[in-house]
Amino acid sequence: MASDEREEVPKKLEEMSVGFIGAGRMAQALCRGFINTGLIKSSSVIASDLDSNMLNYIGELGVKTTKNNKEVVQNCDLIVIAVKPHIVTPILKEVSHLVSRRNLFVSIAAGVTLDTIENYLPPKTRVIRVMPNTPALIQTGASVFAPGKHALDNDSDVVATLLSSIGICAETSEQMMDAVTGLSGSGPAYGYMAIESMADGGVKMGLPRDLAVKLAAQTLMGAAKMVLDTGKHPGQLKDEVCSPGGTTIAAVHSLEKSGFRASLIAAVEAATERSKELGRKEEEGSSRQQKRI
Ligand SMILES: NC(=O)C1=CN([C@@H]2O[C@H](COP(=O)(O)OP(=O)(O)OC[C@H]3O[C@@H](n4cnc5c(N)ncnc54)[C@H](O)[C@@H]3O)[C@@H](O)[C@H]2O)C=CC1
Ligand SMILES: O=C(O)[C@@H]1CCC=N1
Repeated sequence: MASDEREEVPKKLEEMSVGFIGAGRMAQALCRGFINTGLIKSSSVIASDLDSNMLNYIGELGVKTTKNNKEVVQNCDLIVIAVKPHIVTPILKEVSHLVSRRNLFVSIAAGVTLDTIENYLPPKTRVIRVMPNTPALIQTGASVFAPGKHALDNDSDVVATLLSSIGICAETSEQMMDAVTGLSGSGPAYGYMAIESMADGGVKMGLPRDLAVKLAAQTLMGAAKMVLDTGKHPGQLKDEVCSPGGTTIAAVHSLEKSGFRASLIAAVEAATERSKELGRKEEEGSSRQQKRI
């Protein structure tokens, strides 16, 4: 342990101070989500970033802001690493000597493995890898987490409580995390593209743009809620919309001819492969680091 072994590991979420290193889009979504649910008080949060604009945005939530990442580690129990994947290891190198048993690290970086993170931190550091998504901002997130070797059961409970407050949350083994990234981490973008394209279709057929966007968004939200609330297979729900000889089956045929399903499967595959690639890059750096130690 780099510093005080005697320091107590905090047990209750409400007693914990929470830090964000990197105060960009995903940190803002999580931070706003956590504060809105009341699980975290803004006065218990510190966020660091190099960019003053980002600090101003997150500061609007009433959290303390700083340009000094070390301040976050020194003052927070739970630290969310929310920088781009290639910045994760430089940050860990920068703060590692300040890490104590008090700190729980939660990384949301795509691809970056628990091994890589643990290698840059003092032995036995508690780490949890999380893949959230931006709808966390409106408490409709989908998050998955995988605990590291030294994470305590209590750490998983704390993270599960936080993530469940901003949407659905599941624990999984780390090997699933790249596929999770390809599906739900990146997935909101596919949904936005679908909404935009359906709205374009409506506009092409004569609808005003604002009505077309609203109808497309509400329709996808309704379809998503039907899947979650009824528990029915999506194929069955699709069949229930298709009247024999009707409009929907004509559209379904058109979608199949243009490879709609294959496109989405390939999209999830491409994002998963990219997540793996990002992880490998950081892992190579981490093995070089280990050889030097
Ligand atoms: N945007 C998304 O939908 C999701 C993003 N993620 C992950 O979250 C992480 C952050 O992504 P975004 O929020 O989208 O990126 P972002 O670019 O909006 O935020 C990253 C922030 O880190 C700051 N930063 C850069 N170098 C820094 C340093 N040395 N010290 C402190 N701050 C520094 C940047 O100024 C920026 O504000 C990434 O690793 C990404 O893989 C995970 C799930 C979803
Ligand atoms: O595009 C990215 O790399 C990040 C990870 C998941 C969503 N956004």
